[in-house]
Amino acid sequence: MTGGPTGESADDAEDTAAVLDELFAVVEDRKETLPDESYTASLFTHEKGENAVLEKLGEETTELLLAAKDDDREEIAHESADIVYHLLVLLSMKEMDLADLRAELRERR
Ligand SMILES: N=c1c2ncn([C@@H]3O[C@H](COP(=O)(O)OP(=O)(O)OP(=O)(O)O)[C@@H](O)[C@H]3O)c2ncn1[C@@H]1O[C@H](COP(=O)(O)O)[C@@H](O)[C@H]1O
Repeated sequence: MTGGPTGESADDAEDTAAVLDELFAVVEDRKETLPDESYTASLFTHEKGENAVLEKLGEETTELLLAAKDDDREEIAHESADIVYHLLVLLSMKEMDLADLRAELRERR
């Protein structure tokens, strides 16, 4: 375990990557199998599902800014997670995936 520039260990970084990969795989699975009770599936099937995702991203970004202003770390984590989830749904809606995000981030290093 080596400490990275963010103070995260290599194990933590791998764990974060695994969590994102797993969540994206779940999103892709819901898109394909469309289970009735799935919130994710409802975003793919509803006529205005994409609008709903975009609205959520807007709302959650505002909530994140307010949480940051209030130094509310729990709320910052909660809103960040909501944003990441809806961002992954949006990538999937656009037939994109985490490789696109990785490529863009790597180019900036
Ligand atoms: N990560 C999420 C996730 N984040 C948010 N949401 C849903 O998004 C909807 C709207 O989120 P909101 O932030 O508005 O809801 P909220 O947290 O009550 O509102 P605020 O506190 O932010 O104001 C809610 O119904 C949440 O349940 C999510 N729904 C699903 N997932 C993941 O997707 C998986 C599959 O879920 P289903 O598609 O429902 O099977 C789950 O196991 C989770 O891992």
